[in-house]
Amino acid sequence: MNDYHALLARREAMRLRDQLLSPTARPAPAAAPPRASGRTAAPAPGAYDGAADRELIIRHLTEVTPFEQLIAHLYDAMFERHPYLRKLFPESMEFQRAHLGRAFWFLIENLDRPDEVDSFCTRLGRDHRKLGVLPVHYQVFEAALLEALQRFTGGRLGDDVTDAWLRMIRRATAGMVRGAEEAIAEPAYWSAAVTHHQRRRPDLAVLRVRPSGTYPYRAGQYATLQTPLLPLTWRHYSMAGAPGPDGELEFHVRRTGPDGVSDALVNDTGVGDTLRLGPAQGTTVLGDDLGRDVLIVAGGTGWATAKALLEDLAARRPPGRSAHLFLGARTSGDLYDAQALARLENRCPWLRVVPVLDDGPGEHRSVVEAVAAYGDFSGHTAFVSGPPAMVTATAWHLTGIGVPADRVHHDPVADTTPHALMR
Ligand SMILES: NC(=O)C1=CN([C@@H]2O[C@H](COP(=O)(O)OP(=O)(O)OC[C@H]3O[C@@H](n4cnc5c(N)ncnc54)[C@H](O)[C@@H]3O)[C@@H](O)[C@H]2O)C=CC1
Repeated sequence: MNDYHALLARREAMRLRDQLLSPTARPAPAAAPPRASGRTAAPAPGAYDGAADRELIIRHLTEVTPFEQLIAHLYDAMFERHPYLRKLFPESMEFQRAHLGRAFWFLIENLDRPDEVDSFCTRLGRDHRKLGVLPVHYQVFEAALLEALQRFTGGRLGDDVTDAWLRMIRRATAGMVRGAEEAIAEPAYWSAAVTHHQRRRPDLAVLRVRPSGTYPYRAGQYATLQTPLLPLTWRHYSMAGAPGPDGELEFHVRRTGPDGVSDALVNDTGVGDTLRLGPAQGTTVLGDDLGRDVLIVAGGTGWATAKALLEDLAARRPPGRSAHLFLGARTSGDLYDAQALARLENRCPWLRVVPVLDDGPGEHRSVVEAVAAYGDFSGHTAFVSGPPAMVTATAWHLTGIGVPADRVHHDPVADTTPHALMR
């Protein structure tokens, strides 16, 4: 029976993918709201020109931002038309809205880099299987987006801009459908038993978990975790280490407020508990070409990503290559993984670690200012992880000194205009 449903889902996915990729595709008639001009959306035929769409969307960004409002309209439209979908989402939509906002920024920023968009979206589609998302939901989403664009702009957004948005979303959903389809043989999520739980600070815990089966990932990637205390709610955390022989994963979790997943993981989780683990995502990985020196800039629990990248680098570094790590923390007491850092430093003579403390001696310098003052990193490949504003400021600085944007790697950031939008 399960095979039958898998087959049906696969057929539906293929049908939808063909429809989405067809240059003359139309939105599902039942779901498509009327457009300002009264016509339904019809992306222009011909090869997809992501760079042109990127430019058009950016030129009209002020009409559709802040995204929080656009996205609020989008979910309103979706739940008004399809109330049953509400139960797929947690009670609070706050995180969901921020997550979608991040995805919008990422797509717009990278629209002229189809490979980047495709790999982001296929991973996202693979990840969304754990939420019970079906191909038909993407059509519903597209219709809701069109309606939101119309509601939010009072129908004043030009058809050319709306079409550019539509093409962008179709490109993304085609990638997501493809990702879900390619992952049909793997679990939608893994059970993961907690094998270690240590509070390193009142608000921070280091956890180790053992997934129920082989869990494929690359150093620098992140995954979503769900605790049985908060069903339907998933949060992202980086695997704080390269894949190891015991198959265990380490996560660094800081509680940012009451009643959330991080709070439950820090305060109400212990050895023997079982979590759910979504598939690995993210493109902040070293890649195969290690032909340049590496700069890693991390802040707070962004250290988790840096730790994984450094372990990977230690295993694969070509002779002669060096790495710099700038690690920002508010106080020396906030350096919660100092022993692991010291071990790495001892083991890796090619690694230079520069801690940057907010309360350090002398005039206060931010991590970004410390990087800027240290030396010339324009020939490096850079990896940045930490608070969104820190990531954006660092990426701005690095592209400003001439590091090409495709050599500045970081996960999508929320709440700030991505630096590359100003390219
Ligand atoms: N837990 C995980 O696996 C991962 C977490 N992250 C993200 O890393 C961040 C870590 O947050 P916390 O540990 O609370 O860090 P934090 O707030 O303690 O700050 C750490 C460092 O970042 C700097 N910083 C903070 N805000 C800044 C700003 N607006 N501009 C410039 N620099 C700033 C601080 O000066 C400090 O040096 C979170 O946003 C989290 O989502 C990123 C990757 C992995």
